[in-house]
Amino acid sequence: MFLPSFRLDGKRAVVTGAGRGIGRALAVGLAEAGADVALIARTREDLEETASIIHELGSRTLILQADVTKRKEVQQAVAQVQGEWKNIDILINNAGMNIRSKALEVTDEEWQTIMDTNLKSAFMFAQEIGKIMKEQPTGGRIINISSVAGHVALRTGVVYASTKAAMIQMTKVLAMEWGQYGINVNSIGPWYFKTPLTAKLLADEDYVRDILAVTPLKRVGELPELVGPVVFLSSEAGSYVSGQTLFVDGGMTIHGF
Ligand SMILES: NC(=O)C1=CN([C@@H]2O[C@H](COP(=O)(O)OP(=O)(O)OC[C@H]3O[C@@H](n4cnc5c(N)ncnc54)[C@H](O)[C@@H]3O)[C@@H](O)[C@H]2O)C=CC1
Ligand SMILES: C[C@H](O)[C@@H]1OC(=O)[C@H](O)[C@@H]1O
Repeated sequence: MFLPSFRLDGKRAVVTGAGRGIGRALAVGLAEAGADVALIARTREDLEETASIIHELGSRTLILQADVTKRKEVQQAVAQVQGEWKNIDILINNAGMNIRSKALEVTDEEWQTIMDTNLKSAFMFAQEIGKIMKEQPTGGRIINISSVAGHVALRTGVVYASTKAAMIQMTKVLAMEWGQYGINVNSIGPWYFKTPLTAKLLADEDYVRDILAVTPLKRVGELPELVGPVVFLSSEAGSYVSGQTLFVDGGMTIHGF
């Protein structure tokens, strides 16, 4: 038999930023594939909405209200998941934000907020959950949500781009260090998908025209198109993929002239 399983039945996943946008789509998609999902964000109401969608699918959830930039809150959230579920099989480092300042206008506070939310949080969750996966005979899967901005130069902010490029490199080093424990570490690099983070920009016709001009598939992505690659990397089907970044970008990162 050559077709491996894409199912996640019996798996326990943690998704950061699961209250809306890509995080909610990924959490629901993992549940549709059979996983139970621990949902992390700061706004309980958003998490409860994601959880109610997942409960209709028959999967279990844990709701963990936490600020992912704070080590103590990361540790408390992970301890709660481990206490309830023992195993953690999948970590999706999705939480992120952007302040689209031009380089000369970036303030120290903006730098710190973007770095802490996008990069430090991913590393802290990788550390806290990597410790658990290391002791599991089944290891685990870590998927970092980077961006095309970590690979090509965008006009949407140098600090954000730096965090996304760093995530790609962090993915490689963690994959190398933790492969011996059966932990696969990969990244996903999305181009534009309509979410609260990008809704304003994607409402601007001129901006969308600029996006499509460098996108071979001539459209922005639909959220299920991001869920598929993440379920692949989380499942048996992705068992020999590690240290990689899969750009889900309509071909944008290869657009030349
Ligand atoms: N939407 C897009 O077109 C693209 C998004 N991405 C990345 O995908 C990820 C998700 O983006 P979207 O869903 O579009 O954003 P979003 O703004 O819709 O959702 C971000 C999520 O992160 C959570 N979050 C932010 N700061 C947090 C904190 N300190 N503690 C806990 N939770 C926090 C928010 O509550 C929210 O649930 C981000 O890492 C973003 O950089 C990458 C490329 C394109
Ligand atoms: C594609 C980028 O990750 C995304 O686009 C935006 O406008 C956001 O600020 C991010 O840069």
